[in-house]
Amino acid sequence: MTGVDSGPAGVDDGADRGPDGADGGFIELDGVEKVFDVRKKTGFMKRERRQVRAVDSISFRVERGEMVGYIGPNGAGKSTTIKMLTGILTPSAGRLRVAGIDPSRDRTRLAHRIGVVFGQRTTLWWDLPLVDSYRLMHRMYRIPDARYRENLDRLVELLGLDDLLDVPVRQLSLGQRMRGDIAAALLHDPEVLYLDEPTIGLDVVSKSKVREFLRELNAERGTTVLLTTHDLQDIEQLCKRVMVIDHGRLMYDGPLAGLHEAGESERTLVVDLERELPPIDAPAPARVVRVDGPRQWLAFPAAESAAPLVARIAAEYPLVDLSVREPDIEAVIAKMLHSLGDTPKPPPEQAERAVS
Ligand SMILES: Nc1ncnc2c1ncn2[C@@H]1O[C@H](COP(=O)(O)OP(=O)(O)OP(=O)(O)O)[C@@H](O)[C@H]1O
Repeated sequence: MTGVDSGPAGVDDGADRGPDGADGGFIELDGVEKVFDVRKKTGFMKRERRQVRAVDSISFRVERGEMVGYIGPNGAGKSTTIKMLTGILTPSAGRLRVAGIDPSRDRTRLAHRIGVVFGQRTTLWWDLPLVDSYRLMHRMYRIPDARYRENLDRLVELLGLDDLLDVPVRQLSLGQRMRGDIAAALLHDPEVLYLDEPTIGLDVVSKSKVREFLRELNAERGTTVLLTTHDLQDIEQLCKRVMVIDHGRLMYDGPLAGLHEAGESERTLVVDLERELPPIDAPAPARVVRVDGPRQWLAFPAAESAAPLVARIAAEYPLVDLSVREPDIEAVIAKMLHSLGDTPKPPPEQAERAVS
């Protein structure tokens, strides 16, 4: 692949490359809103019109080369934001720019500069061998031949796709298909990659392959990544910065450690001892929360390292095995929102008027 600075896929798309990343951000949102009009049948011949405020006055900037987690509970407005960033949806209000381009006005021009991966859907042709999807993208994006071959070779190697190129997409496992989708999103050298649940349903090995690849992509090519996920380890291993959205509003923007602190979240150290013993005498704030035979569960602050606790237990107890369990992302967010005094609200909809 070529460097991001040389532009995507050698296509002179005429995009405004001037100000992005300079005084403004590479991705910029100012007071962006998205309101959906929804009609609901409420009786015979009676319909009610409602407004759903999916995104509510969101402002943020992402600089070129950043990897940012964009997380929140179900229905928070994450996918709606991503769809506005790709130009699929038009904001109801506010200003939005990606690489200086207004996505909904210049969707085609933007398409040459962004890549999108939806974990739950594929952009590949289901019945065709994997490589045929790539050939179609080669034409669609008008990628020069030499660059296409160079990019394909590199992605095939990095993502371990060599033996899969001639396999019809429908025969690929979920992890193989995901790697195939990521390659498809990157063939045209996009400067920004939107990832919506890229590790959903993958086994541990596939998850770590995908994460490793994304880390390398970001480090080597400076690709800007906006990542939506329900897996806290995706964020932990990939993103220095995380944004939390809830009911369409931005509730937190900062490092993951800060999110843990705000939510006072805890990790769990699961310890197997040689035999059944009384609860381990752990230094506060760590404490035993469960004992079952020789196995004990200790909760400790997620923002702290497990190392001192492990060292102490290893020195004082007959330790056989141990593992650390990460807090559930929903639990972290729920605690953080609670600590901000954000009590659960009804769905973001308001009855506007009834129509017959
Ligand atoms: N096309 C649409 N028409 C009407 N309402 C919509 C539409 N798309 C999304 N919504 C509503 O907007 C809100 C935000 O949805 P969105 O899909 O952006 O959430 P999300 O954070 O991506 O959720 P999830 O984690 O479940 O994917 C929800 O209340 C949803 O029902």
